[in-house]
Amino acid sequence: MLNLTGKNALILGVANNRSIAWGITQQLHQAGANLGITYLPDEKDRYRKKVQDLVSPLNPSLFMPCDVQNDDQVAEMFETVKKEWGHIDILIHSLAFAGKDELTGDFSETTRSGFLKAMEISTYSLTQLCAQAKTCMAEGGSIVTLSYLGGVKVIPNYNVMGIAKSGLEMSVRYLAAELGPKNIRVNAISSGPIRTLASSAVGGILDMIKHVEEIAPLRRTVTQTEVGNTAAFLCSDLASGITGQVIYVDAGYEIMGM
Ligand SMILES: NC(=O)c1ccc[n+]([C@@H]2O[C@H](COP(=O)([O-])OP(=O)(O)OC[C@H]3O[C@@H](n4cnc5c(N)ncnc54)[C@H](O)[C@@H]3O)[C@@H](O)[C@H]2O)c1
Repeated sequence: MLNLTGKNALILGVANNRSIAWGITQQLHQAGANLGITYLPDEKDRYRKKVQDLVSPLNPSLFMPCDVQNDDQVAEMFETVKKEWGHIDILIHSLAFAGKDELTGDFSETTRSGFLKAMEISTYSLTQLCAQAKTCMAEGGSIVTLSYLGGVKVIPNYNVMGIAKSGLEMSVRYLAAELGPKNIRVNAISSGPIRTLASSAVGGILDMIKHVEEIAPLRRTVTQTEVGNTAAFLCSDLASGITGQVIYVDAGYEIMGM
């Protein structure tokens, strides 16, 4: 049985009740994990209260700001985790960003600053977090990130985010190889398209979802809960032999050629 009782799970990426990270949070909670939730702080303070109101019924033992572009904040978050928990068992990286202008039109028009920002937030942040997490996972652990088919195949308008996801999936393999001897597993879930804040920035997302509903073997796209269930599995001892993998949770869309 899937049991995460007593496991400390640090989750980055909850913005609202549509977030994939929220689906994951609920499933980790249901399996008994002790939760640490972060939110993206900003000048207008758009997320803190919203995320706090959403997650408080699950009684997270930690609730912290974390902008992965801010090294001091990342370091402070891990200091808090070490002080309060001693160690981490699970790290969920469910975050990404690219400017709206970069997610429509011609890929060759991607700006240098747009390219670098997307790569920094969406790709480098996993490596950055793993460098800290490995110091808190003396007993081993499981790290899960979120990818998309656009990192492997060309998807209209996904553009720079496809490059970011391609780099993210390769990062998973390098990190898995490095951290495996410490019994730290690193995997990605490649989710089918789901309507969220981040995906609404991708031009034509609704058409993408409609296309998946017509073509995927299950004739639908997936839910946050289904992605959450797979994340809970990957974080559990049931997945103790799995690392360095990209698991598709996409109603089977990835296997189709036509
Ligand atoms: N929604 C989809 O169709 C889909 C499909 C496959 C993969 N994904 C991936 O799932 C992950 C979660 O996205 P989502 O769709 O749930 O959207 P979302 O908007 O709910 O989540 C994105 C999160 O990224 C966070 N974020 C952005 N910049 C950050 C920064 N500098 N520091 C820390 N956090 C930051 C946001 O606060 C937000 O919580 C992303 O990696 C996304 O690419 C989404």
